[in-house]
Amino acid sequence: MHPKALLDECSALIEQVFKFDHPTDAVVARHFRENRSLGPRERATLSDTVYAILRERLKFEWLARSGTGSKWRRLAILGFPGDRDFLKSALTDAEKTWWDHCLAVNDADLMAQHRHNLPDWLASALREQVGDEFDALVASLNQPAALDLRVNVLKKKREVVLAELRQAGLACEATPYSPLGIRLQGKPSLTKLPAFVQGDVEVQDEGSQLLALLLDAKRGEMVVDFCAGAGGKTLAIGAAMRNSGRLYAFDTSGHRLDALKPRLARSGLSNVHPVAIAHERDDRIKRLAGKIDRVLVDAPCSGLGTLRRSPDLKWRQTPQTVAAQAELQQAILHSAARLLKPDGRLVYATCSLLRAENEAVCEAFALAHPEFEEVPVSALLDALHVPQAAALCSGERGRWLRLWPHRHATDGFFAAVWRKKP
Ligand SMILES: C[S@@+](CC[C@H](N)C(=O)[O-])C[C@H]1O[C@@H](n2cnc3c(N)ncnc32)[C@H](O)[C@@H]1O
Repeated sequence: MHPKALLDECSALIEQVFKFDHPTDAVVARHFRENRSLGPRERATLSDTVYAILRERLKFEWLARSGTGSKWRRLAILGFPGDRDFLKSALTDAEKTWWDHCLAVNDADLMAQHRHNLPDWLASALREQVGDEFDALVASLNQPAALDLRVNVLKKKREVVLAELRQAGLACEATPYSPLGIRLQGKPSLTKLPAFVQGDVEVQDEGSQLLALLLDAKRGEMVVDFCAGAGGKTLAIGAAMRNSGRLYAFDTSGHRLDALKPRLARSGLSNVHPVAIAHERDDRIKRLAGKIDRVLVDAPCSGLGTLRRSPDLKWRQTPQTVAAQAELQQAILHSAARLLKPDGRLVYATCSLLRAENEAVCEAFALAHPEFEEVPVSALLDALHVPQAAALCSGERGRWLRLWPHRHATDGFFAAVWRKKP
């Protein structure tokens, strides 16, 4: 495609994305569906431009105040990846001069908000939690996430898969914390990789693997994954149960549960029962009350721990959406708790960085549910042979799992664990 046409295409897509009425990945995917003639390199340029602008939105909007032409075009120029001469051939002389001026701006001279590129409410909430580590956290949120795999213990051992992947020419290493994880270098395509096609591995962030591990589901048990979605954690739990017992995968989104089906087929699991529920008080849940050994609540949340993958979330979430999520998280946790047998285990998890969706939800749950006692996560991880468990946890005696991208190179995750008193 001619550079001029490609830049126009970028501007049009950015305008769509900046309505923020749908997740960016969905807007980009729709644009590609509606413009089938776009080749792989053009698609990569479009998507890289959009994500670069979402990451550095405040800085780019500030730079774009000068210059001429539409705002979307100016943003597209600032976010455009790759060859500068290629881009320059699409620019007017005035745009070239403006762009040179923008490139000469030194990040160190920018105002704080143009360096961290976060809305004020979020910057304050994060600063309050991580203090001096704020700049390191911001930098890590702007790095692309690594591609992590989880080995399916039903099929293979990690060392065997590592050797096979290396044989296939992939650079990879064991993940530092999850005993089942493999971190790939770069972003190789997996769709034709035998280990992936045969279900020996699944894509799963190392942090997400640790959450599933915390449930510690055993052979023959009755287990519920209350917010299973497309089943990232369901698959890990089903394998931990050695394909025995019964694992219910609940979710209010039938569409997401549908995406679990091909993954289940690859995994070789037959102990998983996907159930689309209407809401957290659905009658099908009531029928299982008091019958379940372990329940994972991987709650719907702001997703602010996944900004490395979805930078649009920092612009789509607000204090109001976070408060609404916290209310829903409470309601789901309350309902899920009814499922447990005496001595059963309840795990609450989110991929949010915010206290309001994590510690605050747990503290409210503990007050309302004296029939549950908290189990410190650090000791559980030690027992599961997770290295450096204490460094993955926060609170007194390592009571909560608290993963941070800048400290642990995972997405941001939180988890708490309770035992139902006998
Ligand atoms: C964090 S995602 C789950 C991710 C999934 N566990 C995984 O590992 O891939 C949260 C899920 O909660 C679901 N959800 C939202 N409201 C719910 C409710 N009231 N009851 C159960 N699930 C709900 C959403 O559809 C979404 O799939």
